[in-house]
Amino acid sequence: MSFELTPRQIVERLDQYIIGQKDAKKSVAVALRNRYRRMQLDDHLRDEIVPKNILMIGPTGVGKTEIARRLAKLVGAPFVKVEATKFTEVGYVGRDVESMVRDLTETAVRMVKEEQMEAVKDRAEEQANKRLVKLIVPSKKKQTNFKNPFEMIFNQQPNQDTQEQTGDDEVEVENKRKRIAQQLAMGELEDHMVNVEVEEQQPSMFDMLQGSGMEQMGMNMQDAMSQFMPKKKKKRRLPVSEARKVLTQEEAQKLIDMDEVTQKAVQKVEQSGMIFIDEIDKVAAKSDNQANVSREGVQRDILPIVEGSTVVTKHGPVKTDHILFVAAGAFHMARPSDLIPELQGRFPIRVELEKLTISDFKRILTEPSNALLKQYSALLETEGIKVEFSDEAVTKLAEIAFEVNQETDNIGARRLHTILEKLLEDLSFEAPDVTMDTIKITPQYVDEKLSSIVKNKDLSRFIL
Ligand SMILES: Nc1ncnc2c1ncn2[C@@H]1O[C@H](COP(=O)(O)OP(=O)(O)OP(=O)(O)O)[C@@H](O)[C@H]1O
Repeated sequence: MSFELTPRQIVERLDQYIIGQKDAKKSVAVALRNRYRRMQLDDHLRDEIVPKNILMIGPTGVGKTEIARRLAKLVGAPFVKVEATKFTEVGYVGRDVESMVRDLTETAVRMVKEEQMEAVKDRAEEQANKRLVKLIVPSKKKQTNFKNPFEMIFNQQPNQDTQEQTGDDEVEVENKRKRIAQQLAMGELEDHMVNVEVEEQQPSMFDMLQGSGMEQMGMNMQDAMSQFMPKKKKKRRLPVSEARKVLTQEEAQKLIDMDEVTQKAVQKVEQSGMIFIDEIDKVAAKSDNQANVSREGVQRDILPIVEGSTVVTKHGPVKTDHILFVAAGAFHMARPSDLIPELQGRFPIRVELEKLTISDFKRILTEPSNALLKQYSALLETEGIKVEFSDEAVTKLAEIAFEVNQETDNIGARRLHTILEKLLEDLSFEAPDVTMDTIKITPQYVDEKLSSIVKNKDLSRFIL
């Protein structure tokens, strides 16, 4: 796996998505490499080495989450983000902090399941096609006397006058099925409608109770209830192309071993899981008043998870000892030294992220593989419109984003999203009716769409 990437290679990969923030990229790259180094050791020493967690310090919207999320994606590690402040809310019960580990496990299960479903996809599709054939040509007992195969496709209702299946009938059905199988394989029946039974997705008790501080209870109840609740099935009439997807999904589900999935997922969480705790600065404060006592309480609750403990999840116990934690905050009011000492000790790697400049904004708009301008251009291209941004126009957009950040709230690169949305609002609306094939976005165009809003502070506070 890409675990073997060297720190330099990791930084290079991150460079494809995140502009600047060299130090932060370096730190996460080293933390990741250390995991790989640890894996090379013998069991005894391996268990002794705990991951060195990272504290990212920097204003909002400068790429803290993005760096961590990309890193996780790079190596296929399960990742979740939580806001530390969530745990100070009214109704908060101590146990809630463990939900971050449960969520991470849930994410890992989904990842492993998707991987395995992908691995059996071809076999599952084969099975699905076999089922489709049977749906189109049911066995004689259920079948009307059709004159031709197409009549059969449209009329699948069981007939009262069914006859007992004889040897001859069997041969006939088999022959029809063979023909249909060939037609299916050649993609000739994609639009024909078939009736399929699909399992209905119902929100579980667990889902309903999530976020209300009762996860643990919900979890136990769901497990208990699921043993008694029959799975609801619903008949749906779908074209073959859609029915195949539903059936393939069902068949893939049958082919994978969920016990193995869970086991692998738990292992993944324990060995490579990453938890991003945002707004950690908001729970850092000296305990001199009531509110601060509650904040310190949150730190005390988080501590055992970061230090290494076992959390009970729906998928079994999960050890948190080697999960990598990245905590982040602006630290405008509090300082990292305002965190409780034990927690400070668990986040020995500190990195400061830089404020973004106009030229960073310009690069963010254009350079990353998923750069915003590329995204918008691609979207409009689906309507047959090619949008070209002149270099001066991009500079202008970056300047406006910077200015609005200064004048109102500084939300970092997120400002670029709101500004672009406003800039292209009319064009997006009119796109289907526009006959031009190329539209040039010039500084004048930018001015025309945005300058009146930028000049009016109250207006920009609402719109940009
Ligand atoms: N340096 C950067 N390079 C490229 N894109 C960036 C950069 N910084 C921010 N962005 C973009 O801005 C958005 C917000 O960034 P991100 O979620 O990383 O913010 P953050 O620093 O974690 O702030 P917060 O703590 O408020 O979550 C993302 O869409 C991200 O892609």
